[in-house]
Amino acid sequence: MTLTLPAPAKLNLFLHIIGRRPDGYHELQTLFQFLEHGDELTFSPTSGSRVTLEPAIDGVPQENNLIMRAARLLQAEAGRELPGVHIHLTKRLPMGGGIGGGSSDAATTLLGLNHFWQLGLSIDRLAELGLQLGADVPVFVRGHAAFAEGIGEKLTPCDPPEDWYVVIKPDCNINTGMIFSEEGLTRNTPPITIAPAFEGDASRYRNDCEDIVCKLYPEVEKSRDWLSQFGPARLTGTGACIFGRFPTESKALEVWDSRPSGITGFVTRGVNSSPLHTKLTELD
Ligand SMILES: C[C@@](CO)(OP(=O)(O)O)[C@H](O)COP(=O)(O)OP(=O)(O)OC[C@H]1O[C@@H](n2ccc(N)nc2=O)[C@H](O)[C@@H]1O
Ligand SMILES: Nc1ncnc2c1ncn2[C@@H]1O[C@H](COP(=O)(O)OP(=O)(O)O)[C@@H](O)[C@H]1O
Repeated sequence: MTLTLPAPAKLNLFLHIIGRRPDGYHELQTLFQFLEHGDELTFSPTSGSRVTLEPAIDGVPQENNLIMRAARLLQAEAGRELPGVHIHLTKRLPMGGGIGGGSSDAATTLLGLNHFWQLGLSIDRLAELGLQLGADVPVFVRGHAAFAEGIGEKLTPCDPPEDWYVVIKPDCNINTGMIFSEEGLTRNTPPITIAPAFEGDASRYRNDCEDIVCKLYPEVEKSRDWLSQFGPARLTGTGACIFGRFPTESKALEVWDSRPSGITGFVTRGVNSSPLHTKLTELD
């Protein structure tokens, strides 16, 4: 049976860098919330035992695509030949935007194929497998907005307000590794504690990558300056996307409609339960 599942985007409502591990990775404290806007994956049975994916993403070799890598991990985990599947990807999320499209595609593949192949793997195991693909994959596997620590694998579920967002994608691609290797990056923000199930306003906290990213990419700074006329505007992840938060859809659309020409992005709602998990629950 054909299975169609969402791969939602995420925002980092704030992102603090509190230190650096001996292996060079940075220790973070960040708040993840999902967005209703996202990619979509369709899994269809095929004869044989191959996994195929279409369309390919320009510049990403098929076997490097996080969707194929997630499928390979599950095949290895099962340790036996599994039925053939064709995966169709509807790509809506801009790449390298800090909104987690690749990580979310990977998580949707892990949960989708676990269901499709009836592997019965637990969410804990799928989150462990996901971490091998990227630091942001576990939160998409677990499916609840969360305060993340470590490199993103220690998760405490949270319930920030489910506001509306204007998300702008400046016309540049930012390499995460390059930002983390910048000399001037703030790496010593004091750790904070937030109450479990935090429901407060995240905009009093900042994104430690934002100043460096705005300095290196004037188009990001320009987007932030324009959006900040209407309220706090912030970078997500290591960029390039900038988001502003609004209490209603109509207010967000009013701001979006007033954008100067040449600005691309979208308006969407923040949600604390992942649309992926909502869809999977409906199938059970
Ligand atoms: C910082 C976040 C916040 O969501 O940024 P975005 O990718 O969303 O922008 C992510 O956790 C990104 O996680 P992940 O997806 O694993 O990053 P990668 O692209 O694999 O990282 C590329 C490189 O950045 C550096 N890196 C990454 C994450 C981290 N916590 N510390 C680091 O120092 C490492 O040098 C790594 O080799
Ligand atoms: N299915 C996929 N979707 C998007 N990017 C992918 C995918 N598979 C591999 N990638 C690679 O991961 C990189 C990061 O993509 P993405 O997760 O969308 O951005 P970010 O981590 O900034 O939110 C891309 O530039 C691309 O090279």
